[in-house]
Amino acid sequence: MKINILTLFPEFFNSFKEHSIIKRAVEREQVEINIVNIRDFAEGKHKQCDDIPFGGGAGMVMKPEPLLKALEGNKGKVIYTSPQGVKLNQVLACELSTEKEITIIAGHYEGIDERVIDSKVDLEISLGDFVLTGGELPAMVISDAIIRLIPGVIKKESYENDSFYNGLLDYPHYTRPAEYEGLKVPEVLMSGHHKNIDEWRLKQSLERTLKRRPELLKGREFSKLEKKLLKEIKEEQEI
Ligand SMILES: NC(=O)c1ccc(NCc2ccccc2N2CCOCC2)nc1
Repeated sequence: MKINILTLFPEFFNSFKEHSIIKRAVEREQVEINIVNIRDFAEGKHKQCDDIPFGGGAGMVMKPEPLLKALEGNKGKVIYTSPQGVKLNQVLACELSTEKEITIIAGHYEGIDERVIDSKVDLEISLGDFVLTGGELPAMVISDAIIRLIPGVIKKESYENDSFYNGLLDYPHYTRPAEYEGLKVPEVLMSGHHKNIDEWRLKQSLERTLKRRPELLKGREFSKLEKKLLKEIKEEQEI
């Protein structure tokens, strides 16, 4: 997969490509990350990329010409990160991880000229209902969520139990020491009894999801085992 990120602050992405799973995916050529400086496509001596808004009001708007020039040629699926977008979630990240090429426009100032969105943007994505100084962090988060799902980037087993992968929140994790300042690790995890361990983990995921994010369970199909565990959870809560 090729991911192009259009930004006014290319250096912002240096460390993103230099760490852990993303770095390894780039080295393995599972993904090519191409950071594009929008200013390279601006005309004139000052290479102006923003200008005052028609209609007045505070702030500046990113000019259409540099962006449209940077978007010339097939750039795959064009994404714009903004508070007006559809919420990012694991299903959307999964869908996007099958694209051959993705171009993400990281907006700045009050946003970009609407004509760029109308003519070139395929999908506007928001991280959630909050305001950030620029679209760079959302571009990084969206890229990270997608890259880790590209087949081969991480072992299948490790994301199969990811939060949201099975539509549930993750179960609790423990590691050595077995006891720390009087705090113990649940016995079942030391039993070596993998069927019991898997069942305990699934029950923990169901319990946490029911307690913290009950809306995630709405409309979800439950296996026979999940139904049994949910019944146990509800009975335990009644006592
Ligand atoms: N929720 C999100 O995904 C998210 C994304 C971007 C973002 N900011 C960059 C931005 C991009 C586009 C339009 C406006 C803006 N903003 C500029 C600063 O002023 C507010 C609006 N903020 C939050």
